[in-house]
Amino acid sequence: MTKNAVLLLAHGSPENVADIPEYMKYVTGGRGLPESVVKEVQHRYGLIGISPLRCHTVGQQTGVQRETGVSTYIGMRNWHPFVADTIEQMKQDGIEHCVALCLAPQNSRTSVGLYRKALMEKNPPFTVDFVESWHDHPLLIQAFAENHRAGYEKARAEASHDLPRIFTAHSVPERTITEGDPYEAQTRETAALVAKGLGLKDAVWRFAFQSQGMSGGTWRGPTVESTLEGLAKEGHRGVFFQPIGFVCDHVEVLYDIDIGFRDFAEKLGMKIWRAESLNNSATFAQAIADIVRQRLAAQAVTV
Ligand SMILES: C=CC1=C(C)c2cc3[nH]c(cc4nc(cc5[nH]c(cc1n2)c(C)c5CCC(=O)O)C(CCC(=O)O)=C4C)c(C)c3C=C
Ligand SMILES: [Fe+2]
Ligand SMILES: [Fe+2]
Repeated sequence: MTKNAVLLLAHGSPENVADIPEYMKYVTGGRGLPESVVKEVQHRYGLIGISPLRCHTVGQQTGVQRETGVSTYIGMRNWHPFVADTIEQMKQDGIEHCVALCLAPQNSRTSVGLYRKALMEKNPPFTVDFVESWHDHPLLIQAFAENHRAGYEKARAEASHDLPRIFTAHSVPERTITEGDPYEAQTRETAALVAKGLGLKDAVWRFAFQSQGMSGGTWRGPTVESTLEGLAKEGHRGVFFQPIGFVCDHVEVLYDIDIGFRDFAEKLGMKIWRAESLNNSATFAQAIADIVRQRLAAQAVTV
């Protein structure tokens, strides 16, 4: 019988501020970034404390292994455990085939494309069934909707009135989209499916790109900032956020939304709330498990 595994590929993040300069070299493929950008990222990590990305990713690995009964590994592009080290471990464990899935449901060449490259350029000594995207999987949509509903109910009670909602995804350079990347269509589709699952009318929600890069160039909008300004002009005094491109908490949730957008909104006279990230959601682990089972069943038929 083939020795199968699941390989969860993820961004990766250091836990400590001191490791940020080295981490940024991995993020930019060795190019590095201006000192001012590195300092700003260090400042943001300092404000959130320890980044929980690795901890949540390990929790998700445990959830997928529990749901599938298949050995599950994690490999990061930009920090430990690096993809190369994980491949070595899988080799030692005698893995013959793996389903590789990125912890980024929507496909962009700036995320999934780079994770795939990090894996394939190491010539793994096992066959790889690579999942390109899973942005519309019903259980992923359900997991987002569950967290949205729970968070919105609390926010609605606190605000004592209905709130408009903003679904967000990480921005990418403008040319990534104009050159044909599927990312924008897929992020918008995830948002629309979650809104549909919640029974929301189109008028009560928006989609915006967050976390435009700090090193210049034109990045895809609409920005969250312009969307907040538009809502403030319409007379809204509160907003409910849900990031649908990230599957756990990290600096771009805990700083960009919880601190950056909170402060920006405050200046417009608005208060913000946010849905909890998927983190250890059981429905989320079941979504990945469902994809893994389908892929392994198809593999068994074709072998
Ligand atoms: C789909 C696109 C991207 C996702 C999803 C994404 C997630 C993600 N990013 C960080 C941390 C950083 N990313 C940085 C730069 C950067 N990010 C993307 C795209 C996505 N990131 C691009 C295209 C770039 C530019 C890279 C380059 O070569 O210049 C940085 C550097 C600072 C900055 O420019 O903002 C950091 C830090 C995390 C933690 C994360 C989710 C897990
Ligand atoms: Fe990024
Ligand atoms: Fe970013």
